Amino acid sequence: MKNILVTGGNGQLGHALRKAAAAFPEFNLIYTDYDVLDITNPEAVSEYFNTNTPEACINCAAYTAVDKAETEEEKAFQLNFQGALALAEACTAHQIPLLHVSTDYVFNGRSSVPYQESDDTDPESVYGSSKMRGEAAVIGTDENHIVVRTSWLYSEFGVNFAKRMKELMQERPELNVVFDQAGTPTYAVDLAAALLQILRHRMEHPETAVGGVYHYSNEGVTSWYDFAVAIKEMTGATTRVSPITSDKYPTPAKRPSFSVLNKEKIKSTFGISIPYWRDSLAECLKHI
Ligand SMILES: NC(=O)C1=CN([C@@H]2O[C@H](COP(=O)(O)OP(=O)(O)OC[C@H]3O[C@@H](n4cnc5c(N)ncnc54)[C@H](OP(=O)(O)O)[C@@H]3O)[C@@H](O)[C@H]2O)C=CC1
Ligand SMILES: Cc1cn([C@H]2C[C@H](O)[C@@H](COP(=O)(O)OP(=O)(O)O[C@H]3O[C@@H](C)C(=O)[C@@H](O)[C@H]3O)O2)c(=O)[nH]c1=O
Repeated sequence: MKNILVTGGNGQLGHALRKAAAAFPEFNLIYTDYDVLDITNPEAVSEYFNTNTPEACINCAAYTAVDKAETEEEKAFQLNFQGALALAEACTAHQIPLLHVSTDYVFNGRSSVPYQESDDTDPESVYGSSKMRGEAAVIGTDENHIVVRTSWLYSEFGVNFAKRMKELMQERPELNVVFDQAGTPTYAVDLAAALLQILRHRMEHPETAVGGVYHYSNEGVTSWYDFAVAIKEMTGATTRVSPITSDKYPTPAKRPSFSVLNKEKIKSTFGISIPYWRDSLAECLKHI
């Protein structure tokens, strides 16, 4: 069995990895969070790697509070940039692959066609900027490391839009949700399985160069409003859900108005098949 270090293992994606891991018996996932391994402390990272010698690392640790990041820039960069860099350097020193997770919020949202990995990044929020620096640090440290950008992550674990909507629909007779931000929701358990599939491919074909940036979301395109309506319909809630424009829902951080990701590269490189977002939402709602 291969020992795989998971950082930020108590977050949403870390819990999703626990669920997805059953289908990957060749991996022994070792879950750590900042109490065991603080990725912003390069000495601690180096010491952990020297003592535990993992054979790959999946970085789920991140600063993900998009609005709060606008006033906590230093904290966001420390975790999303310096932390990613410390892990990338430790993985390179030990000649093991790093799988790092990034976001659709690295794009400015002005495209009208799905973003490809090679498209220019131009984040409009502190969170997006900190994640962009993290990506560059990982790939700049070692071209064999892998960055997987994903979007609109949700699951039965942690805090996310789908869980929040379901709760709000039980509390409020009416909800207003933005319809002028288009993207694709991603069930974190699907993403977790895709990450493990990448690692399996990497371990089975170590001679194949597959480092670089990849996009992964569920299939399809929607808006936050349509996502909320789907949650309402699938849960049988009676709340009225109304579409609004983003200026009617002011937030400290600007979100991209279009952040659909093109996933051809990850599908063709790793043979990953991706579920449609509505099918995954239905699956997830069975567990919320
Ligand atoms: N959530 C989303 O909608 C999306 C997320 N992503 C990316 O996916 C990845 C996973 O996100 P998600 O699981 O939702 O994030 P979470 O915020 O749920 O999890 C992040 C985890 O990292 C932990 N952590 C915080 N500081 C440190 C540290 N110094 N060292 C180690 N661990 C630390 C957090 O602990 P604590 O909670 O105690 O602070 C938490 O357990 C991230 O890279 C994120 O940027 C991409 C697109 C969408
Ligand atoms: C709760 C709520 C949100 N909204 C809007 C606000 C925002 O524009 C949009 C999304 O809401 P949230 O703030 O919950 O989602 P947000 O934190 O922006 O989600 C992002 O998180 C980071 C970590 C990522 O990497 C992104 O891919 C994305 O998933 O919906 C409404 O219109 N009505 C509502 O009642």
